[in-house]
Amino acid sequence: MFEHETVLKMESIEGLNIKPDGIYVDCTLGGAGHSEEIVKRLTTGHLYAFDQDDVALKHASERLAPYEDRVTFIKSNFVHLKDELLARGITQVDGVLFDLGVSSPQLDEAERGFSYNYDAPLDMRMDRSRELSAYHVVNEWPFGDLARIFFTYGEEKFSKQIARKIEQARAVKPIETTFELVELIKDAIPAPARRKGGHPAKRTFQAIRIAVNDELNVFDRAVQDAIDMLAINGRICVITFHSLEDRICKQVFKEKSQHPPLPPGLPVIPKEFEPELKLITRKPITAGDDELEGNRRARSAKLRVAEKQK
Ligand SMILES: C[S@@+](CC[C@H](N)C(=O)[O-])C[C@H]1O[C@@H](n2cnc3c(N)ncnc32)[C@H](O)[C@@H]1O
Repeated sequence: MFEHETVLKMESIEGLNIKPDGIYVDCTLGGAGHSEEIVKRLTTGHLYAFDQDDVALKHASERLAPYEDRVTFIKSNFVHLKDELLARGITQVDGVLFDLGVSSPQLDEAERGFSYNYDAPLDMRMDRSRELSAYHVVNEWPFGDLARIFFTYGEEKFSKQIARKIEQARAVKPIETTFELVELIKDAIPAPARRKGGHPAKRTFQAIRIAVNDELNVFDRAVQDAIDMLAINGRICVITFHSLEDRICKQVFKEKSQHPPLPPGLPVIPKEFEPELKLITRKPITAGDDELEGNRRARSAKLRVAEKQK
């Protein structure tokens, strides 16, 4: 069973403001929870759905089989969204959705190595045809790079101590599994700190996953390309799960929704000075109590929506 509890489902569908004849892009198909809501609302419109994970694509295409004439599945990293769409003759779209991160099945499939709760080989690749895995990062990256990613991608206070432990352990023998890594992390964090702020390996695992999948760089590039592809009045909706992703989204939306410096004394803002985007959400939308009760993952979710106006 491929079960992923879709986060902020109706809020993002409302954010996309779907037109039955519009062209939509779901950059993160996953279990197709959002995609299903999009295709249900289309008549002559079409959905282009991206995922880099074969397992997700297989299950999602089964779920969306009743709507197969309205959806095209694309196995690709969303960083290539512009090229993939242009290759299919699509030059403008009416809405783009990003629901970032990993899906619950990815986390729960022990052998994918995403979770510190299951013992598995170190992997964490969303796209298993790629070479770089958690094993390479943990066993081959220099101390300085490890400490840097644990600090910047994991916001881990004990980044250097953890990197040092890893360096010492792998000098003896390679670190093969998630549980071996968890033990090293626990050893590196002083006992009082280990008891605070959730599982001690949470931040380090997040950092390695971001590095393996180059998540922040691809999102930064893709969000700009997605905005470029939007038609006038087209909408972009982004659901993020940690502050680093949200910061990128907020920054790009902010830059593109501010008008350039205006000549002094203008009574109204001329069309050519209008910014590219209008913010639909000034503050991000978060999950309501009902959703939070049923889905722990929703706790950190933030949805931002913007509309192309120029
Ligand atoms: C949180 S899940 C999406 C869940 C989906 N919205 C639903 O309701 O079922 C994120 C999905 O996006 C995929 N993904 C993450 N980053 C990606 C990227 N850069 N390119 C393509 N797919 C990506 C993951 O493989 C995962 O299946």
